[in-house]
Amino acid sequence: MSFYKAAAHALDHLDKHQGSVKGSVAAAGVKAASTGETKRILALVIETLKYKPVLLRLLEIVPVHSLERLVFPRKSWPSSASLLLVLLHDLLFSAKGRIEASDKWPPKEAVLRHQARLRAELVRIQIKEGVARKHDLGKKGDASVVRYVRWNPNVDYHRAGDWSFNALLQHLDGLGFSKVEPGFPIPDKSYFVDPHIDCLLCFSATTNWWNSDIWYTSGAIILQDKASCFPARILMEGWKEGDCLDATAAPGNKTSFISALMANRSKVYAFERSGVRYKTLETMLARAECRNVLPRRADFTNASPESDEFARVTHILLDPSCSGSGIVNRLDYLVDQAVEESETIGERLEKLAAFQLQMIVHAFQFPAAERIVYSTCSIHAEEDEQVVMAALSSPSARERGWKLAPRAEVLPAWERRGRPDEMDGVEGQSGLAESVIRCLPEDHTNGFFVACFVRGLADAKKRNRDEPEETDPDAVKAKTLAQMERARRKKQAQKKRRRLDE
Ligand SMILES: C[S@@+](CC[C@H](N)C(=O)[O-])C[C@H]1O[C@@H](n2cnc3c(N)ncnc32)[C@H](O)[C@@H]1O
Repeated sequence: MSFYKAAAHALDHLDKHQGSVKGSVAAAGVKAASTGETKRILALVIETLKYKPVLLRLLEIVPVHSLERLVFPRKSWPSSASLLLVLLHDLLFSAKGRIEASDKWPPKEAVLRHQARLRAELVRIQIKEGVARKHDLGKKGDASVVRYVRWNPNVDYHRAGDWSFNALLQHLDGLGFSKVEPGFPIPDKSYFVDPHIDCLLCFSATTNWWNSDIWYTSGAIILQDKASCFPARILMEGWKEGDCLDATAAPGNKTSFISALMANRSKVYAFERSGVRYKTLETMLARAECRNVLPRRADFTNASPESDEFARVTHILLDPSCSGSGIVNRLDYLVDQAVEESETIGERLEKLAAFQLQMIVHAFQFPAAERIVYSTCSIHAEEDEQVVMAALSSPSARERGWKLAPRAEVLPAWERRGRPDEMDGVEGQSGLAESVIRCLPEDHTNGFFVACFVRGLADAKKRNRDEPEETDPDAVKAKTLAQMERARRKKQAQKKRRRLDE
């Protein structure tokens, strides 16, 4: 399949709202000859989407599809409309300004027959729009989308040369960047130090200075969304000693931040179930020089809490698989409408929530654990507040004394907290929503949720007299599903009571 036809297929796919821009090439079933070819096709798709409105306007004035009906039939595969768009993009907006195919290829011949008129009409549109350069006719990205760069101190501790935070700021100075006060929009060639995570820098989405930069290729900086830094920061608050366990680690962004916050001391057990993702985790940990991390390709729910090797695990991170509904795709603005939610979303959330709860309840069993952070990149209460409430009402939480950490220990300066309608009032408790945090795209982050469970040392010691816990995974799953159902019914009853009271 030709390069242009492959890109047209991906565009057709997106037109039917079947996925993300990045996933469109694979999802459309396009088989590229190499990774480089896939990247080239994706770049053309992205660029064509950027200029799609002006290209469609141009085609209304110069209707190449009607004038060349034999070459661009109404019914074709890929569609003539998409093929025309990618060809016009390359002719009018690509750096080379030409269609890269044989001069004898009929679609190219057909477009070139109209090129003089197309170019003249494009200049007219440009004049009408009052823009100096034709490239200013492209869609602009969402100004609220920004890029975060996290400084990785692990490299500074171990490598020759100066890889300190100050050295990074000097490097940026050398690249012509200015440090400004936190605020949005961020001017071009500027950045600020994030007010909540002090090793995080924030740039406008228009820059990608790190591509091929030694600070990036050597692991001294890591691209990580701000919200995704919160779980490690909250987990390690006040940490002095003890081991840590990351239950769901790949690709390893949070693990590497935990390792950095521990200054590469003690141990971090990093679990990852998937073989492919485990390889990514290993690569990431090596690049980020995380020497205190022990990666393990295994299912966390099969890890025995009573095992001697976990006897010093005081801190646990749970960032399990979730619906990902909070993730803001930086390319989303190029697609006209959001992907419609599938009809089975409710069922999917239910399954995910049961799995998430199972992971928390398993983590509750670790005898020395004092602090457990649970996070998702989901905006659905079913995976967030509702899972936390079900976990709090589980027998393990009650027996072992797990409760939510107060706001003062959970990034208190972050204003957006949990949803009170999902947490408060349950079992007469109030203010619980203040303990957890939420992030939304308007906060210039991905949609995200973080909760922190804590218990005192006295509770941890209580383990010796606890009754034996259920360890069979199927039995635990059945139990957690039943807990969720009980919590859901309780909440429904409360809502009903409240409605009757009103
Ligand atoms: C949301 S991702 C974790 C992202 C990671 N914390 C980071 O910040 O880079 C969830 C990961 O958990 C893994 N996973 C899911 N269930 C697991 C289990 N029971 N045990 C270990 N890993 C699991 C998935 O394969 C996936 O890689």
